[in-house]
Amino acid sequence: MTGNYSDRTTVANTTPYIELDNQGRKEILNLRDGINCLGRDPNWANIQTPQDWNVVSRKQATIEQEGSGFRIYDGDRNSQKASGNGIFLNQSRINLTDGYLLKNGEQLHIGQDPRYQISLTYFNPKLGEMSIPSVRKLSLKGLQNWPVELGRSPNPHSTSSMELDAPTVSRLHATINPDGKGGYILKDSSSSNGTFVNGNRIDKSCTLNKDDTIQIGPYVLLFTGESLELTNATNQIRLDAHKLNFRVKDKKGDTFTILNDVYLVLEPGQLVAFVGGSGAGKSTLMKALLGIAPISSGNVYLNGDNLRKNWPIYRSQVGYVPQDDIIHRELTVEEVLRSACQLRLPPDTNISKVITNTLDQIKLSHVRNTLVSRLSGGQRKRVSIGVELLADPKLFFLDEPTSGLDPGLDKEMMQLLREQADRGRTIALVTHATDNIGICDRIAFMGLGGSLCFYGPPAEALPFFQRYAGNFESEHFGDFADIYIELNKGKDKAAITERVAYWSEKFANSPEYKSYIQNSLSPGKENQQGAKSNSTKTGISPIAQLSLLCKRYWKLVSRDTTSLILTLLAGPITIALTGLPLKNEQPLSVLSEPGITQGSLALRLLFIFSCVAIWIGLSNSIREIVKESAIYFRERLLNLGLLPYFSSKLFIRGGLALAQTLLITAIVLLIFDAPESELIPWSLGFFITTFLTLLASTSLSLMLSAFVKTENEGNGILPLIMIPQIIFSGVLFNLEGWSSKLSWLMLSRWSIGAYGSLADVNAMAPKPNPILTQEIINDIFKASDVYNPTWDNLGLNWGVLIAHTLIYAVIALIVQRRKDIF
Ligand SMILES: Nc1ncnc2c1ncn2[C@@H]1O[C@H](COP(=O)(O)OP(=O)(O)OP(=O)(O)O)[C@@H](O)[C@H]1O
Repeated sequence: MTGNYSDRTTVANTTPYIELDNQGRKEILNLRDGINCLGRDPNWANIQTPQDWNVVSRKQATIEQEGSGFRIYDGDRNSQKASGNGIFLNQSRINLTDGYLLKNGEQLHIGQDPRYQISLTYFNPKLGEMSIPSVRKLSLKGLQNWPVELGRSPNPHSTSSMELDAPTVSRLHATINPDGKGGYILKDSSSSNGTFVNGNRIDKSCTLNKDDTIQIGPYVLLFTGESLELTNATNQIRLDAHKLNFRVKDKKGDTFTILNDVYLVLEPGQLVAFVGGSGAGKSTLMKALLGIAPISSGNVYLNGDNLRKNWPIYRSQVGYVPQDDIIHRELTVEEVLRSACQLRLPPDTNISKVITNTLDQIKLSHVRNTLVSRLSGGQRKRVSIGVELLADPKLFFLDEPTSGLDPGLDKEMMQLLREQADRGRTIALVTHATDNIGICDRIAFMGLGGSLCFYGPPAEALPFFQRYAGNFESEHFGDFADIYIELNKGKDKAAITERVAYWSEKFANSPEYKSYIQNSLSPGKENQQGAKSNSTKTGISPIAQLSLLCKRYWKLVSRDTTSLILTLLAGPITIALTGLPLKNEQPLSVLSEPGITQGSLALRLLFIFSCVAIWIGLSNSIREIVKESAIYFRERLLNLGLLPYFSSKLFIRGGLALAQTLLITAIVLLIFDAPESELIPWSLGFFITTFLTLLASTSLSLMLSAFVKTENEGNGILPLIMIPQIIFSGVLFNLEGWSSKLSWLMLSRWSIGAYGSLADVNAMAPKPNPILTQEIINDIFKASDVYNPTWDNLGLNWGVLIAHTLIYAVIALIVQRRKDIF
C-alpha cells in the first residue's frame, strides 16, 4: 500500500500500555504488573473505559502479565464469562482459555462492525522500536493528487492510491474524487466484482457519507468523513453459526429434523472436518453454512455480516467444491483453469501467472496440458480445488473431497488442505475417511437428526466419548470409527435418536462446548440491511460471458470427434437409406397425371424428413444442461448469467443444426427429384423448413434437459416426446376434434405442413374417374388445407415453428431461474 498514512507517533512513556481508538477518540491505559481488568464496570475494571463506549462490555478483557509481556483473554477470566462483542485479531476471536500473547504495536479490535469497532493496540516501549499498526489510513483532507485510486495495481507514482492486492480486485477498481462541495464521490471503474457501500453494490458512483463502509474484494475500508481507513487488511474470514435449525415434514406429515440447534465457530486459518454417520446432516450443515441450503431458522455470519443477506459481497471470497466434479473432462487442466479465470476474475488479470501459481499449490504443474478425463480421481479432485483457489478464497468448503480415493491419496489431499489452511484460509470439509483427520484443528461430530455431538480438537474427541486410552503424541489419534458406532447404537431409529440426544446434551454442557463454541462465538451485526437486489448483477458483461461460454462449449463439442461426426452424419445417412426403396420412383415431382399412390408416397417421404429432423434435434441436446448441472450450479453462484449460459447452448447447437441442415439438404437434392415449387425454390424452402424444425426440436430438448434431474431421465423421456410427434402429425391418421387441436402442439404438424405446401402435395391427389371415385381417393390420399401451397400457409407453418423455439427457450430459462438460490 502506498500513500500518506497517518503513522503513530512514539509516546514518551516507559510503562507498557494499550491504546484504544474509538473512531478517532483515543484513550491510553497503562498496564500494571499482574492482572488488568478492562471494561466499563467500575466495580470490576481496574483499567476502565468511558461509560458511553458501549461496544466495550462491562467486563471486556483480562490482561495478565506473562514474563516481560502480557496475555489478553476475552471477558472475565475469573468467572470464565466471555464478553458480548469479543476481541479479534485478524477476525480470529481471542478466547478465554488460551488467550493471546500481545505483540508490541499489534492491533486488535473490540467488536466486528467496522463502523463501531474499537481498536486496541498494545505498546511496550521497553521493547524498542514499535511496529507500524496494521490499520492504514489515507487522509483525504488537503490531498493534492486526485483521484484517489483503489485497486490491485493502481498508478504506482500516485501518492493518493491504495493498493488492494487480491485476485478478485480489478487493476483499477474504484476512484474517489471531491464533489466540489466538501464531500467525496466514489466511482466504480467498471470493476468485475463490484464496489459495495454499506453492503450494496453501487451502480456507477455514489456520494460518500461519514461512517460508510466500502467493500472491495476482501478489503473493508471505512470512510470517516476525512479519511479512508483499511479496517480489514489481513483479509481473513471467520464464520459464526447461530442456532441453525432445519425441519421438514415427511410424507405422513410428521416433522423430521435435519439440523438441530447447531452452533459453530470456524476461526480464520482453521481446518475443520464434519464427520458422522450417513444421513447425519453433514452435507446439509455445510450447505447451510454456505448459505445455499434452506434452513428453518438461525443465522450464519461471516466476519459478523449476515451471509445470506450479503452473499453478493462474499460470493467471490467463498470457495466451494461440491461432491460432484465441477470441471469439464473434455478440456485440459490448463483450459479448465483458464476458462474459470476468464469467468471469475477481472479481465485485466495475468491469467497465465494465476494458473501457474494455482498449479503449484495443487501440485499438478506436470499435468498442465493433460485432458482432465485422463487424470486419476485424486488429481481430478485437485483440479476442482484449483478452480476454486484461483480467486484466492479465504473461506473454503469441500464436500467429501476424499471420497473414492485410496488411503495414500486421502492423506495427500488432507495434507494439501492443511497447507491451504496454514496460508490463512478457513477450510471446512465433510468426510467419512477419519484416518487423517488428526491434522484438522477441529472436528464436528454429527449424530442422526443433525445434532452436534462434539466440536473441538480431534485429540479431545475420543476422551470426550470415553473411547481413548492412549497418548496423543503420535499423529494417529485412535479409532474414530468407535465414535461412529457409539452414535449409531440402538436397535431402531428411536433408540439411536435417544443415544444421539444423550451425547448432544452432554456436549452442550461440557467444558469443550464452553471453550470451543460458547466463548468463541461472535455475535453478528444486528439490524444489518442486506445487499440490494442489483448487487447480484454479474461482473463481466453478458456479451463477454456469452463469447467465453460459446468458445468453451464449442471446444467441448468438437473434442468429442466421434459424437460430432455421428451428430452430423446421422441425418444424411437416414435420408440416404430412405432413398433405397424409392430409387425407381419420383415421389416429389408433381405429374400431370399423378398415379393413385403418388400423393400418399410423397407425404410419407416428407413425414420421414420431418421425423428425422425432429429426432436429431431432440437427441442433440437432451443431455446438454443436465449433464453439467454441478458446474452450472457452482458458476451460477459466482457470476454466471442465465441468458448468456442458455444462449451459448442454443447458439452452438443452432450452429450444428445449420450444418446438419446443409448436409441433409444436399443429400435430399442428390437423391430425390426436386418438385417445382411456385412459392420459393424447393432447395431453399426445404433448407429453411428443415432448419426451423431442427432448431425448434433442439430448443425443446434443451428445455427438457433443464427439467430432468439425471441424464438417464432425459434419455427415458425422449420416446415420450417423439411418439406423439408421430401419432399427431396428421400423416398416419385423420385428426379431428381434440386430436386435431393437440396436433398444434406438435412440431411434426407444422414441419410437415411446410414441406407439404412447398412440394404442393395436394396437387398429387389422383383425379377421380368412374372407377376411382372421390370416396375411394379419400381413403388413399385426401388433399388438406394443411398443405395449401400458399405463402400464408407456408408463413404460418414457419412462424409457428419459430414460436415453438422461443416458447421452449423461455420455459427453459424460467426452469433454470427457479433453481437459483439467491
Ligand atoms: N431438503 C430436504 N428435504 C428433505 N430431506 C432432506 C433434505 N435435505 C436433506 N434431507 C435429508 O436429511 C438427511 C441428512 O442429509 P445429508 O445429506 O446432510 O446427510 P449426510 O450426513 O451428509 O449424509 P451422507 O454422509 O450419506 O452424505 C438425509 O436423510 C436426507 O435425505
